[in-house]
Amino acid sequence: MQLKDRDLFRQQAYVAGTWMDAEDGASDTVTNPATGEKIGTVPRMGAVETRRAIEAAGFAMKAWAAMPAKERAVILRRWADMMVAQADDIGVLMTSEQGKPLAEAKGEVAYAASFIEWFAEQGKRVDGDVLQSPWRDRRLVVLKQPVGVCAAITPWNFPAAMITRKAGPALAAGCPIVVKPASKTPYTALAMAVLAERAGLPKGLLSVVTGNAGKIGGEMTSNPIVRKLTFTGSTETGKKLMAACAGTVKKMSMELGGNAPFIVFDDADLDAAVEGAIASKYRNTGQTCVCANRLFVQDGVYDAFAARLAAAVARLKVGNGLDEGVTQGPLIDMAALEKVEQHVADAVALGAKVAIGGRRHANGGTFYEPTILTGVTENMAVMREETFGPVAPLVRFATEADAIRLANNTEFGLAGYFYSRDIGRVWRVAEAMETGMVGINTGILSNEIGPFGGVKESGLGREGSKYGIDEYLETKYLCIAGM
Ligand SMILES: NC(=O)C1=CN([C@@H]2O[C@H](COP(=O)(O)OP(=O)(O)OC[C@H]3O[C@@H](n4cnc5c(N)ncnc54)[C@H](OP(=O)(O)O)[C@@H]3O)[C@@H](O)[C@H]2O)C=CC1
Ligand SMILES: O=C(O)CCCC(=O)O
Repeated sequence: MQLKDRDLFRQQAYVAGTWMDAEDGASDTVTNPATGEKIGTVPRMGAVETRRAIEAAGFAMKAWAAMPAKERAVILRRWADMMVAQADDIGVLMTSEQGKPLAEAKGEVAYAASFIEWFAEQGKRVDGDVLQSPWRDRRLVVLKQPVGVCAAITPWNFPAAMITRKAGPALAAGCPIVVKPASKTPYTALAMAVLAERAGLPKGLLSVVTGNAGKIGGEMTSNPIVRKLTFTGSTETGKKLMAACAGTVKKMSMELGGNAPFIVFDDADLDAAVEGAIASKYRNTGQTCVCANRLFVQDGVYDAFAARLAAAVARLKVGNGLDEGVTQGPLIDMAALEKVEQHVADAVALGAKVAIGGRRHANGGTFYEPTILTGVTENMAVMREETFGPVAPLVRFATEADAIRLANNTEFGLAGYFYSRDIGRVWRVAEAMETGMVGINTGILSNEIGPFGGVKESGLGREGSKYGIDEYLETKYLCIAGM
């Protein structure tokens, strides 16, 4: 890896303000999904190291929570600025371990920094309240206080932004945070910890514990010092974590799987819809929880949309994300590749047609050709499960009511998208969609200002935005008598 600042590449974890190996010296290997080559190792830590991080966080919290938000913001802002300044190197680290094209990786670093910058400011606006009292001699006051020590478990598809979207509001609200990054992408997380340290974040407020998910997660969910667990990942793992947190009744935020509908109505601007579908479906090689998973296209424009989408997909360039011009990196691992293959095989066996792609890419490894399936019907696995790969299944529909029924026919409810130029339809469909977020005439909706999160089995709580900091605050009511 060509880094200008080699110090950003750390093969030790950052626990309680110290860079360290696992107690027992165990380590895990991290590989580059584009080449299969070993990048390095990280400590395989477990409950003992996690407990150390949690206890240090509990100790560090006192002074941090007492510090004026304005002073916390200075440190956080410095951290965000350092991320932006080091976007080239963090981008290279991220592409090497995650596979996404370098331009996307650098874009994610800026996106990640934006959450720190935003919440540094939002922290200054955490205000309490004085309520109208029903009694002459008492005053009713509301305080907003930091929830306490937070723990975060994050996925490999956004190795930087899913950490800062949690660490930003936690730290701004006055809480320390212990992070377990995904085992496949620890180096981005550790590089950000290097920058947090350089920015002057006091020891113990941020730990990055690498290693055994079950053991680290087990300690995070059972340790009573942890008052809040925040998770992004699969619905299956999220449910297990929710059950595990019940024992100590922790506050929780869950950002789980999606099955995003993407609807193109007859009255859509087709060029815009194709552009949006490419952005939404093929971003990060289809590996985002808000990626369009099911594309519903109305009868009148189905054939034209399919043809234009296929022409745009043919222009995508698959390869190593570090190579110039590449827009589609590899899938994260063999299991992900096999899941995509199974979804395509199942659809074809049930009558779908491959319009383009539909097989492993000639590069080998975990590369898969950007794919479009036509003639897709509701009984296929691509309709029910999150494919998490570069496959666009196109379903034909007749009426607006059909589109809404099809879109909502899932237990998930994260993002949904639709294209229409009829203002009445825009309101009707937006209100009818059972999702936490709706992109209207756009395939991209993520930023630090909009509230990100889902309904149904896609999760609990909102990240980013002016609402996101509430997830890290408790409301305390004071009833003051003797006036
Ligand atoms: N909502 C989203 O953004 C994401 C959705 N997914 C979906 O999930 C599928 C599987 O991906 P996968 O990476 O396995 O997702 P997981 O939900 O298993 O992984 C996400 C994070 O949870 C950790 N984890 C896994 N099991 C446990 C556990 N028992 N206790 C504590 N932490 C745990 C992982 O650790 P470790 O890396 O060490 O295993 C990782 O840090 C994908 O194909 C996709 O459909 C995946 C990632 C993100
Ligand atoms: O896929 C995810 O894990 C959510 C991040 C995507 C985004 O912020 O747009």
